[in-house]
Amino acid sequence: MKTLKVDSVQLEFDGRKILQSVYLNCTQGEVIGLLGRNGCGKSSLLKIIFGTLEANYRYVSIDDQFIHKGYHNNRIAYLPQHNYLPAGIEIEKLAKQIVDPQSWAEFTALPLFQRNAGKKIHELSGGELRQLETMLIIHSRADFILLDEPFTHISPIQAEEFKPVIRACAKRKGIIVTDHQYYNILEVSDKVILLADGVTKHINDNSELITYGYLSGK
Ligand SMILES: Nc1ncnc2c1ncn2[C@@H]1O[C@H](COP(=O)(O)OP(=O)(O)OP(=O)(O)O)[C@@H](O)[C@H]1O
Repeated sequence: MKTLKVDSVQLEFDGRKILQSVYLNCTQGEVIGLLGRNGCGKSSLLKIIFGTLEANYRYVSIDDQFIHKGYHNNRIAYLPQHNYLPAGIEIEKLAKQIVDPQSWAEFTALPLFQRNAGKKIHELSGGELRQLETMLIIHSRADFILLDEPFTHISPIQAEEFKPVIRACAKRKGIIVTDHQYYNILEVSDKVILLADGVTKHINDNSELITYGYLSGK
């Protein structure tokens, strides 16, 4: 089992400190839930791990080997917060490019794929597109998966169907997931990390989410 380590991340925008002491570990087989208020730096952190945002300082490694760009060699895959798939392409064609051949049977068995295989991306609803984007990333070749707001735009019933897929995927991959639907994050995650004031706080008891001012407690 490989371990992704993220240590000592520092990020500033225009002299404003966003991240200053960020530390987390994710081993294949684990789902790490990342929570935090709007603008605290969750998306920035995922981009830094993936390699598309330069930090002022960061140490990212897999099995203690320093990783400069997580996206090289399919080591890390990333679901961005906003839609990323090209509109005019047929879903089955796109899936063949992204999905790991070993996960093809599992992916094509998904009702979401079976209903839409012959359609083009722009023919999907916002929620269907979000689910497809997430499923493609989850079934990609990468050992580690970063998901930025996969539950946003997903109806409650579909979120329920979706959580077991994330859990099943975590049997062979490490997953870091963030979303404002914190109850889904609490349910799907093995460990929860709160990002507040630029620092990661490892949450052992959900009441700490109130103590640290993430939940109101009312
Ligand atoms: N390219 C940029 N230039 C300047 N400031 C930026 C840039 N990108 C993000 N920021 C700022 O950095 C902070 C962190 O942004 P980020 O998108 O990482 O937060 P977030 O926790 O993902 O927020 P949300 O939950 O609202 O999506 C915010 O205050 C944002 O305004």
